[in-house]
Amino acid sequence: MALYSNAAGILDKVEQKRGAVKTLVYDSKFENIKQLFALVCETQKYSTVLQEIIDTTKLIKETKLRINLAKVLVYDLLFGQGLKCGGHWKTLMMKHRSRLQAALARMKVKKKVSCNEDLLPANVKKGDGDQLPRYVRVNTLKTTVDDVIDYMKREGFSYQGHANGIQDLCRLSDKAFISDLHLPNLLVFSAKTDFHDHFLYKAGHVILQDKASCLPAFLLNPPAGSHVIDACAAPGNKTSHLAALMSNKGKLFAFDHDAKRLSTMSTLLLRAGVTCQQLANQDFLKVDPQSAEYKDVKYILLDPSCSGSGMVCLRDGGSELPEEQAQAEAKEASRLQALSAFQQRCLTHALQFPRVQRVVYSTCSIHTEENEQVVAACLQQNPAFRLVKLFPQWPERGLSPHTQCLRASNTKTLTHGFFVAMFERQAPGSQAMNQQILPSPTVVPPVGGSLEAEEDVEELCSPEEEQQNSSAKKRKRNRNRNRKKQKTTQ
Ligand SMILES: C[S@@+](CC[C@H](N)C(=O)[O-])C[C@H]1O[C@@H](n2cnc3c(N)ncnc32)[C@H](O)[C@@H]1O
Repeated sequence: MALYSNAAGILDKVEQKRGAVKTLVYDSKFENIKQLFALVCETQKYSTVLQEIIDTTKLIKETKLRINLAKVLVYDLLFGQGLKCGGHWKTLMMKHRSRLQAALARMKVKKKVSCNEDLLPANVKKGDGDQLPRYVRVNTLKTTVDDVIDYMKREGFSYQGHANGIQDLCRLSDKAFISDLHLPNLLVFSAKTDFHDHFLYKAGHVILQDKASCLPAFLLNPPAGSHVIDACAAPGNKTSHLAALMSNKGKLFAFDHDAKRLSTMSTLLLRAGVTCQQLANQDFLKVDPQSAEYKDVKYILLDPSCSGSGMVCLRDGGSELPEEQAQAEAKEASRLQALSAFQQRCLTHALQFPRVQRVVYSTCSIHTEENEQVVAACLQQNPAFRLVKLFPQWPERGLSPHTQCLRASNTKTLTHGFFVAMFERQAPGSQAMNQQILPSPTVVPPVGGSLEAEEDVEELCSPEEEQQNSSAKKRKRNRNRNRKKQKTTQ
């Protein structure tokens, strides 16, 4: 019973932008996290369908249920487990079952579909987000890949060696696992494998992190002993990855303005054996680049708040009514512009650190406003920097002309939707030439990956309500200018 009220409470908080689904689910301390997460995600996915059924049956008027509780209960009754978690909600809902079932049947007839999934709006991903492979990053601060492989084999898993192609990642049977074809220290299991209660996870030997989210630290690749900033760091998956790449040597300044997320991060970093960090509960935009403390910072990872539109389970359905759809689209457009303005400010701020050589910018968004457009605007404002051509063998690129950047998606890379760009300071007077980071098709780290050598807790957060500070006209002008500039530097 607590399942339903917990799920509804989480949906309320998501709507109030009080956190991301996964964070809220974990924070709920509910005994069966996986079950709760699945119910919240599925209810979100069917939200518009559920709303229509609730409206046509006048369920709220008759039951006085809160809308999100009604959605959760109707979802579980019609599409889920049939309210097997029961209690008084089941008694209440059973009185309305036949009307709800009839409304669903009418909806299917009207839309000429036979299967529930076909009722979903076109922009909602069919299937389950959990169908992506389960990626497990080995935390080299605590163990080695070989030791993890041996441990898993002793538990009855069968190791398949290195993947040769993306298709190998989706063909894994229940107990099979494989080494990833692109990233080192990354093992891939079947979608159904759950490690949240596994010893290796609880002891910080492995980190459950989507493959795309491993890209920023891997590509930045700061050497041991370097000074690095993780600008928007909580809950710290990328911070612990950076620390592992630095072998815990050097200084890792990690900022986050959210005290609660930072405290979660502190616990996770302790568990992961990270010791080179200096955490600060601070707005990154207020960190002074001229401070003596940061004079040796050469690497910055910036993974700011974003819409989270790349996260499979968060893709929302559109409204069925044209006027509601238009309203929702306008709201979404202004939210994206606000986020984009905030992201540009953060990126430009990162580029102000006097000795910074490389800045990696990433989002788990699929929107160009938060990705290529941010990159274009920052390149224009910061001519001392250019884009580095990343990982040529990666199958999905940034949208033209920003093909130096990477994109990721559940179709092409079997990951959540993601974007990564890397900025590099140009030598004074140098020609703008693309430099390449070339990890081998197997798992060798980037060539020249360090400047010295010459080079579900979940990371998603609630989007910032940042003020939009530039007009659409100015943005368009900037975009056009930047396109021209990009053409000349390619
Ligand atoms: C996408 S999450 C970062 C995920 C993290 N990089 C990871 O891999 O675990 C964005 C984070 O930025 C933080 N944030 C947003 N605006 C910020 C600001 N102005 N200064 C510092 N942190 C900020 C949010 O609190 C949130 O924790």
